[in-house]
Amino acid sequence: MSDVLTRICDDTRAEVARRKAVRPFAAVDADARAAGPTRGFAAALAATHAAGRHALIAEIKKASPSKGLIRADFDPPELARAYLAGGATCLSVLTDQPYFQGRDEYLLAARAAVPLPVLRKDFMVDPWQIAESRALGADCILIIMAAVDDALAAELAAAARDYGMDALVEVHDAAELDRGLRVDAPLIGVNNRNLKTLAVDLRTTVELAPRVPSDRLLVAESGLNSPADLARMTAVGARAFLIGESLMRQADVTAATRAILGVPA
Ligand SMILES: O=P(O)(O)OC[C@@H](O)[C@@H](O)c1c[nH]c2ccccc12
Repeated sequence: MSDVLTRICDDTRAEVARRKAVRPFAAVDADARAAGPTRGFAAALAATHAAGRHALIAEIKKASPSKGLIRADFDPPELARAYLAGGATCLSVLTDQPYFQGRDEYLLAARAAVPLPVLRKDFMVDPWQIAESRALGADCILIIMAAVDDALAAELAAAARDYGMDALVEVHDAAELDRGLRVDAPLIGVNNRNLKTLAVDLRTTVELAPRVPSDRLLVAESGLNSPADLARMTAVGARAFLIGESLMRQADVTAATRAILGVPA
């Protein structure tokens, strides 16, 4: 039986093939180039960190393969505004439909509601998707090293740069980190969740953080539930945090965001 990540990527390749058939690269590339300016995703995180505040990438996520439905009352523009009011620096929006109940429209609507830079959180397996992401307005894309080989990772990162987007290079172990550091991208994310087994362990970031050079901005991802978790990640060198579920489960998202960031209400 194949692991979760392999299944998601196989399904994504099939979905991309369907989309390409109706929208060839030249068309999506033209839309990407006609999209407005990017908002500077990595620069915003670096500026928040430099100002001495926790740099949060707040995630808009309705469901996940490990948890099923996370939030029934799901209004992306309202959530985007709640995250902004709570002190988030950037947004992450899931657009994968089969596994995360995401939609491309959620990214469009969330980004239109706030001035924050937005990560398109999806499974990038083809440079065509990078053009599509920019056409949707994305300011940053995700490159999951466990899902791509070195050549594809480099190609995805180059495409992102070409459109003025940043790339978040996601790793889960030392071998992926070594490969990820050879990709020309400003952000390295250590995912505390193993995408093959879905198990979460914050020691993943603790162990890998010392190997991330200071010219990359380290993002601690997944399983962060409390100010103490952020302190633990900061102590080992994380300069930004990607948080979804623990905020999505709260009725008052602004208050929950302020609370985890330690911002007074
Ligand atoms: O909801 P959490 O545990 O706070 O995690 C957010 C984010 O890190 C997680 O959604 C994520 C990290 N990398 C991914 C890759 C694909 C899908 C999802 C993810």
